[in-house]
Amino acid sequence: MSRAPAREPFGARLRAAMDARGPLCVGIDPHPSLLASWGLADDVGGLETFTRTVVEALADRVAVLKPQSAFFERFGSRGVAVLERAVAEARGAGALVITDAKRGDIGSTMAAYAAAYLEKGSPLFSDAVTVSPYLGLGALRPALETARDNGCGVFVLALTSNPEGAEVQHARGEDGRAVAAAVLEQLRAENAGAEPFGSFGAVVGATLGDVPERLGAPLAINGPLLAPGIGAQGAAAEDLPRVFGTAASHVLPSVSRGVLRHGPGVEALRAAAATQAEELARFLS
Ligand SMILES: O=c1ccn([C@@H]2O[C@H](COP(=O)(O)O)[C@@H](O)[C@H]2O)c(=O)[nH]1
Repeated sequence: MSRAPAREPFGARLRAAMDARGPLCVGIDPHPSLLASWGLADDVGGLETFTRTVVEALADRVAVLKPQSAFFERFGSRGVAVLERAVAEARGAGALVITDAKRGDIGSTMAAYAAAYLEKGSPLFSDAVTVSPYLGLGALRPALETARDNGCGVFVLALTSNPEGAEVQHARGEDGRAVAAAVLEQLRAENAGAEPFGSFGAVVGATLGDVPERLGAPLAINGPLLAPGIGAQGAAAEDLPRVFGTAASHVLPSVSRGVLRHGPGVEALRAAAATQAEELARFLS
């Protein structure tokens, strides 16, 4: 017997947040170089101050915050505790939180990752998590099911923003389809019939130019397309129409260093995020 989701699905909550606050996800990536430029020590105290400042500045105004787990994990359990507080505080202030952890494993272990990020009551409970499909799409099933049961979302790596991703993601299987096209097709099936769109998204880099079109990997999956790569990785708002075409209205652009470098002032962070959101919305409408 399938269980009813406990609350509104993630896809519906994300659509409402993007409509109300604009299509912008700001990444919380406390790089050592950013801690230094903010005048903070490269230790747990610096991490905590950096993270609190970003949450205070932006959680009540941007649609989504996306903490990058790696930068918290690097400080061990005390860093993860900072991440736990940030996720809870950002959600409490009204932002949706996608924890960027890129987890992926055999199904039975995937179930434990799903419990960590997508099960209510877990210390890292987030609105959505990023996952890697390279142990097979079927191995992600526990994450999709836990997400559905808890009104959460999952973002699957499809066409990543870094140039190295191509050797795996553009490879063709026996049926001639690119690996990325197979990932997108599976997500399309998971999101079929969902309104306003589904809770299962793809990660598609804003840096890709016409790659999706050339690969024959249609981006219309009736779900959100998380698009990192704007700013520090070289993509700009005006590149989005070329990459996403008619799927533009489903794009959630993600910017980390491009906003964070304006800190440590709260007002400067807010101004940078507002400018980005305005610019991105212009190219996505
Ligand atoms: O394809 C991908 C998937 C994830 N990321 C992550 O997004 C941010 C990008 O940071 P910027 O400072 O805006 O470049 C980072 O956490 C990556 O791990 C990505 O860049 N590309």
